Amino acid sequence: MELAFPEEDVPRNLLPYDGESLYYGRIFPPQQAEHYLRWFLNSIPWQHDEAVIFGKHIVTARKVAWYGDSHYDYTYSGKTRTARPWTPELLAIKQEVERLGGSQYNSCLLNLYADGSQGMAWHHDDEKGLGAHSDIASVSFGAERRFDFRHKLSKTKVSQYLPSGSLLIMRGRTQACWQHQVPKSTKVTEPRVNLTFRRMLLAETRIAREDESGSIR
Ligand SMILES: O=C(O)CCC(=O)C(=O)O
Ligand SMILES: [Fe+2]
Repeated sequence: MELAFPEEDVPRNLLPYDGESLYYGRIFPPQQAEHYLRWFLNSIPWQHDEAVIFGKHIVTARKVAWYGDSHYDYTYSGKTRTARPWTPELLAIKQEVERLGGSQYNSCLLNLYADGSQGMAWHHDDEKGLGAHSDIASVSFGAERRFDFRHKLSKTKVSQYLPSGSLLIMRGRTQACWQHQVPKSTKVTEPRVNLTFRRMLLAETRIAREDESGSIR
C-alpha cells in the first residue's frame, strides 16, 4: 500500500498516558529518504557496539556511530566513546527535526540494523548523561521496522511501524514510565538506519568549562 505523504493526522501521541511520544509520519519524501539511506550505508564508519552488562563484556550484532557538537566523551552502558563532528547530511536532518519538534539536540547515536535478525531489546534511555526528561528524536531510513512501547508498571503495549523517512519524538515522562524495543523479524531482509538525536548534559558541562577558561570553541 502506498502511504500518503505527508501522512494525515500527525503529529499524534502514541502513548495513552504517562508520557508523550509524538509520531510525525514521514517527514522526508521517499526519494530523499532513499538518498540519505544510501549515503549512511556507504559513508558512516560503522562499528559494532560494545557494552558491559552484568559485568560481562558484550559486542552487539547491530552497528553504531556517534556524532555531536564537539569531540566530547560519553559513557553509555559502561563504555566511553567520543563523538565525531557533524556532517552536512546529519546537520540538515537535525535542523528539520528541530524545526518540527521545537527542541535542540547536541548529539546523535546512529544505529544500523543489517536485517531483521538484528533488533534492540527492551530498554529506556534516561542514562546519567541525558536530562531528567530527556527528549529523543528518532528518524528512520530503509526497511520498515516495528517499534514497541511497554509501560513499566501496567505492561500496556503500544506499537508503531516506522517507515523510511519517518520521525518519532519521545519526550516528557516517556523514558521514566515506558520501555521501548525494536523486535527482530524474520520477514525483514533489508537494512535499516536509525538516528536518535539527543541532548547530552555532559557536553554542556564541557562547553561551559571551556568558556570559563577563555578558550571558547
Ligand atoms: O532503532 C530504533 O528505532 C530505536 C533505537 C533506540 O531505542 C536507541 O538508540 O536507544
Ligand atoms: Fe532507545
